[in-house]
Amino acid sequence: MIEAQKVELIYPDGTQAIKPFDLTIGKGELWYITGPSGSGKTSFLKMLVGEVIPTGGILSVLKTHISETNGKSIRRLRQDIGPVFQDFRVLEGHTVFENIRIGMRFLKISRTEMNQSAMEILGRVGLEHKANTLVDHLSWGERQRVGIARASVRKPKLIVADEPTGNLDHDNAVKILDLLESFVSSETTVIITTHATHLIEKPFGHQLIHMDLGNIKVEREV
Ligand SMILES: Nc1ncnc2c1ncn2[C@@H]1O[C@H](COP(=O)(O)OP(=O)(O)OP(=O)(O)O)[C@@H](O)[C@H]1O
Repeated sequence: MIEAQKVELIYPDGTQAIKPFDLTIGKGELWYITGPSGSGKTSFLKMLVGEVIPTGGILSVLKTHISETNGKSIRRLRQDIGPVFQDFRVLEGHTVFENIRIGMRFLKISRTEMNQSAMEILGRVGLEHKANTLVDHLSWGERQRVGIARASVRKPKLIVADEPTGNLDHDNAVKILDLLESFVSSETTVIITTHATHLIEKPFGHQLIHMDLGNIKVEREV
């Protein structure tokens, strides 16, 4: 699902955010990416969704080549990716339900099916009872759940979550990671970045990348 050969990223100001790396990530896998601030975690995820383009090497995500000349295919690729942001990017002034519906705007399904899927996903993230609440009135952890529901409602092949546990206490952070992990399936790969290595000291079930100053090192392959 993701193939990288000698991929690197140098920003226009000369900062080498990612040093050349090779990597293969398969279907239905769970990957964690850890590393200190500034080590390149966000830049790595941005490359996967084509928000920044590698300046060297070959990167293919869901068979789409991430390159400057491939804008149209990259826009199509994003319909198969569910991004979860640290700051949730919920739409203030709209209800929880409306925020989920926004994640479905590209789907070619009927209104009834959309409403059903939206309610289903809200049940899965434990927010069914808040469907008609304005997101402005939600707690931090609840907002993150809305972000996860919106990212996963269209059953993406890839979910990428950038520091989804930022600003959450330990118990809520663990719950959010468990929830994200629950979306791993034979069809869906989940990639999560986090500073919080103590939250992922589980011995099995996931692969781990450690980043340091742009170096990508696979620490564990299951
Ligand atoms: N648009 C940009 N232009 C130039 N340099 C950038 C840009 N975005 C990020 N960088 C630099 O690239 C490096 C990697 O940044 P990145 O945000 O990917 O790290 P990170 O590991 O996600 O950090 P954090 O955990 O603090 O979010 C840093 O040195 C950063 O200053």
